[in-house]
Amino acid sequence: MVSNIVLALTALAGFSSITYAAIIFLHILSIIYCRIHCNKKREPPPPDKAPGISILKPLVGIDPNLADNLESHFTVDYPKYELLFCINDECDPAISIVKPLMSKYPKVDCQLFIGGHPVGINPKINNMMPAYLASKYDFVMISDAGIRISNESIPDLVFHMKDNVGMVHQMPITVHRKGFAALVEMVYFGCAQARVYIGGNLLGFLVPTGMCCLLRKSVLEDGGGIAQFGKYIAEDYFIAKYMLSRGFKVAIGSYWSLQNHGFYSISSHQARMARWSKLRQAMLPTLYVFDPLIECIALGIFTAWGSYYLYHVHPVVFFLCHLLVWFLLDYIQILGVYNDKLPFGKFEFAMAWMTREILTIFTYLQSLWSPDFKWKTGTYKLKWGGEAIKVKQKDYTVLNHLV
Ligand SMILES: CCCCCCCC/C=C\CCCCCCCC(=O)N[C@@H](CO[C@@H]1OC[C@@H](O)[C@H](O)[C@H]1O)[C@H](O)/C=C/CCCCCCCCCCCCC
Ligand SMILES: O=c1ccn([C@@H]2O[C@H](COP(=O)(O)OP(=O)(O)O)[C@@H](O)[C@H]2O)c(=O)[nH]1
Repeated sequence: MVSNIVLALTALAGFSSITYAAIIFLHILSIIYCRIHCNKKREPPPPDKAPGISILKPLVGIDPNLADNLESHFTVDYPKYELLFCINDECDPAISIVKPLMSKYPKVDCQLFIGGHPVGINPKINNMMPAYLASKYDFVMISDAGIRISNESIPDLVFHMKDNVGMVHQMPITVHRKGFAALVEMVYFGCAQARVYIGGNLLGFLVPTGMCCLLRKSVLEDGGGIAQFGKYIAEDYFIAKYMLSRGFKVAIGSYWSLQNHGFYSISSHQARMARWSKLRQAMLPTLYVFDPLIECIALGIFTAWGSYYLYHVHPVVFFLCHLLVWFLLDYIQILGVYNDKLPFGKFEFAMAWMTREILTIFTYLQSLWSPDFKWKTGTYKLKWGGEAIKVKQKDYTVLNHLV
């Protein structure tokens, strides 16, 4: 009995060392790869060679940056595209932002689809359905409401869409906005997310996001179009899996997509992270273990114990050295992501970094706490494997109160 416990503890301590080595490797790999391959600006192809792009823009409600974010899609430097706005409900205030922009830019090939088409639980898919069906090009791009498109984005997506590729996705980061909450978001996307996103994709893991991605419609159509993903909330992950199952590759772009939400706070960031964590755990249950272990504090405590158990290293000394190394690696990582142009100083970074690391503990607990989660006007629950059930739906008129 005692020897079994000793054996189990030794195995657990060994597991902590292996996990630690793997994650530090991932960290260093993503830093190097980011420096070598990312932030590469590509010119748009000449008009006669540019493939047409149908940009789907699913919208719900408005925020103070929505008009700017949408306008960037009207002025983006790409020779051949159509802009398809999608709004689920006729009383959504986003209509009052889209229509004036359509009048301001009459030369842009643009349509507004109101009403959606319910093909499943995922409200983003339902919202995009009419526009997806009407899209005229084989390259369909999804650009979420919070994305401010840059001139580099579409040429980068097109560059990576080789003949054997079915989906190209860009890692999302956030643009510089005022306030501490914005800094915390910037630190999350530029450090913790970048580590797994860049490193994971490089090692061949499927880590996509549907916030800004380019899809090959002809391949989607073979399996029933985007409607087939309506039963999941994490449609991005299942689209990527589908592309692989059809023999097409999923590629990561070498430029970023820029999130520029107008409403942001620590608590909304926290709720979003917990929602994503729930999605990941339902799709890939091993992430119940690895979601916390990929983070600095949980991994540090676990490995401090493991190295004390196996090698008698003082756990406090180990933990403090670990904090310092992780902090420095994260700083180098975010410098690479933002091309050495950080809009904040080292002290601000340290404060935001520490806050974000502490928040991860609460994010994880929050993701375990309740099986339901809210997303815009709906409340959902997930089944094992990632299929979703809708628990509650608020009336769309609530969106008017967000104005
Ligand atoms: C021994 C080492 C093991 C390492 C294990 C790594 C564990 C990974 C832990 C965390 C992963 C963080 C991933 C960051 C990016 C994902 C962000 C995310 O969760 N997005 C989900 C939600 O997106 C929105 O959902 C609604 C949708 O409508 C919107 O359009 C979306 O933007 C998204 O659905 C999930 C995507 C896939 C996540 C897969 C994670 C797999 C991680 C495996 C990484 C393995 C690295 C291996 C290193 C050795
Ligand atoms: O009920 C919904 C919820 C979301 N969306 C759209 O889905 C995209 C992603 O939504 P959000 O930014 O809330 O997702 P997150 O990135 O936080 O997961 C955005 O374009 C939303 O407008 C939608 O069309 N209907």
